[in-house]
Amino acid sequence: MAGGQRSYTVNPEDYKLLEEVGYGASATVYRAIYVPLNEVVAVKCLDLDRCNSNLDDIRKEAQIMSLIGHPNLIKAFCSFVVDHYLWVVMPFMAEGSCLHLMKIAYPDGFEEAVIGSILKETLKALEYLHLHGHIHRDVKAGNILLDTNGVVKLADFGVSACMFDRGDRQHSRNTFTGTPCWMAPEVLQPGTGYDYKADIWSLGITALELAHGHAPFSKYPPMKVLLMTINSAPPGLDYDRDKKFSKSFKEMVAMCLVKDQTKRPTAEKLLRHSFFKNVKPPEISIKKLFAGLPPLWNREKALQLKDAAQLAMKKMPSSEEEAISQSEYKRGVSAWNFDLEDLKFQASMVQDDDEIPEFREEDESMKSYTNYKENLVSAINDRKPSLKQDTLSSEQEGVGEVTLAECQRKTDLACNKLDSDHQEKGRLKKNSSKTELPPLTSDKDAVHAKSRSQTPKTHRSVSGPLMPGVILSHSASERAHNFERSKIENQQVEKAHQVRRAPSFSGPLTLPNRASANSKSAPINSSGGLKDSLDDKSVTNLVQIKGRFSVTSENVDLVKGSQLRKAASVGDWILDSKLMPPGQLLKELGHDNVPASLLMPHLQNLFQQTSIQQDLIMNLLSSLQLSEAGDASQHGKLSSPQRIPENNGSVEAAVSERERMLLVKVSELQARMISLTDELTTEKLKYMQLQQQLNAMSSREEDWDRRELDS
Ligand SMILES: Nc1ncnc2c1ncn2[C@@H]1O[C@H](COP(=O)(O)OP(=O)(O)OP(=O)(O)O)[C@@H](O)[C@H]1O
Repeated sequence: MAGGQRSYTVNPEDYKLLEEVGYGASATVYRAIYVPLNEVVAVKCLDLDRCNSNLDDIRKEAQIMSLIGHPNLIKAFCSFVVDHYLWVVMPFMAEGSCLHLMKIAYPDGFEEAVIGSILKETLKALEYLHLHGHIHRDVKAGNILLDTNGVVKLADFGVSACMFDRGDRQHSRNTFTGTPCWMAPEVLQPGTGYDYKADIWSLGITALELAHGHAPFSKYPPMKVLLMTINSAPPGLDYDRDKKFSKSFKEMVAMCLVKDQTKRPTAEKLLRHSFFKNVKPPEISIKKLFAGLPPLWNREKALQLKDAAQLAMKKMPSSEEEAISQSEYKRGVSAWNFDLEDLKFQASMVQDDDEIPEFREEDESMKSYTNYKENLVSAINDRKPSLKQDTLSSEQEGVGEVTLAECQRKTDLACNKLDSDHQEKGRLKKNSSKTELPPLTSDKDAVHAKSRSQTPKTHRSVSGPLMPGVILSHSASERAHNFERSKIENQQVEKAHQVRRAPSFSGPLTLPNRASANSKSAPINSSGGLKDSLDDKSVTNLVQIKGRFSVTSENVDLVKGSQLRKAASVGDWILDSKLMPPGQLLKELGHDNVPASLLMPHLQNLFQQTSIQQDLIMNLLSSLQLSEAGDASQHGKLSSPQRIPENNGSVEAAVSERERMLLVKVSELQARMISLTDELTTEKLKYMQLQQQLNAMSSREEDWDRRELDS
């Protein structure tokens, strides 16, 4: 593929991967040299095995990126597959993402003039995308990249969608995708459909993120974010708390964060808002942000180490907090059959207060990190000879050096502290089974074990920045030449990878079945690659990942067998076998003519909808029980011992009669639910057939668009 005037080869040997400069849910990004032109580029290595999208989505991302022709959008020069990685070659943005920058140097966010410039450039990108029929669907500070000269570019089309994909040109979609904190209410409600206005909501959230250093609700776990986004008033800039910001900025944010998508302005209209009128050019307002900062790759290393330390220092929850969050999660989990233990653990890690200003704990750790970062930066700048022995150095010219001994020591200290806390409190041990242990325990143990057993040495070994045995296997000689790193670095990188497996409370949904990361989207916690989830039980269950959600074999079994079973968290609601739907559902779903790739997303949808219906039944049941109890006490049936004889005997008899009636009602509702599910399945199958036809039309259109763009 050609990129602009220059052409880039699709031969991996032509790209010399240098330092890691970022990572996301399914990709690691490297600074690299394109050897034939001796040009610095960025190579995004997307792990196809871990990828949070199906191949079609990935192909689409690469395709869209290569067709992009806007100065505020990252364009892909070319892309090709190396082993099970997709390499996407793109311009290197030397200052990384806005989120990266906030984490390293602006933990409380940027000043208004800077935010104005960033948002204006981002809006221009959105305006272009929307005009060309695309929804970005993942607008957030982590996807807004900055170059040293102040250029702003929107990146990551991992979840972007062509609004014409369905061919209906209604500009409305019905799939779940995105990142919870940034997701519009309509996106979070399956079935309501959403359009390009979802990006405007995300832009509003991004504005708050840039203003405060974190997105609203980001201290909460994903399910809570979801519920709060749907049920609470939209977040915004507070007229008292955010005094430093202008009225027009506050108004602009409020316009983006209107729950009714039809009332949100278009990108084009928003660009005409008074807030953007006096915004300075980015080369004036943004460029100055980078003064005195170390190179991006050193910042990235520092952030990974900070994540490791932060993870190790996480406070253990009190038993009461754990109990509260457990019940909170029972509610949330019931709708999607998530891993209760995992979500419960996440919930137990947060202070569940109702205040919107988040991050009290995080602010502290961010402050201590800021001090730590300052030490680190000054150590890097000073390049003290005495530290050289413990210094990471790169083979690459111009690569800075990071002192790791200090970081190692801090991580050790943190682990020791955690150990003593852990012994003292002994709160997490609820289950003896290893798989049921809270993730932090295992992560901590792993980090701890490593920090104990591995002492930094200057000894070098031939290894690369990528995951072992992955792209490195491409060429041993190149590996030796390009990827040589010190053993210490490997240990640290390995440690950082450990950190990526930690749960994340915001950013993309960190559910056990999806490869999600983005701690950098979620300043409250350490990175969350969820590698662990995929490494263990979820991998075996994983059937397909679609957008930001995934289908597991467990889910499929549920649907196939129509064993509409609640997650363990809400009790064992298994249908009586006589209420099972006729074999029709199974037959339809297993129809030979329907390709699995088409079936899976719909099964997923079906499963979600079924689960929601189950929840409705649960709610109905609870309210029935409440009203029964109310009736009973009103009429004194159960509360007064004297009345018991009137009921022909005991309280138990009355209760069991009520139970029986309730169960009958539940059965009726379940039967209704099953027939609705059947109807839904039939509709879905029709829809799939239509979709196939429309996909064919859409690819013709894409070809046409490409030709148009080329010409
Ligand atoms: N062209 C680039 N130049 C410099 N840094 C980059 C570039 N592209 C990405 N990065 C860095 O790498 C990080 C991860 O990249 P990216 O967001 O594309 O990965 P992802 O796996 O698609 O992420 P997500 O979790 O958002 O889906 C970014 O947040 C940014 O800090």
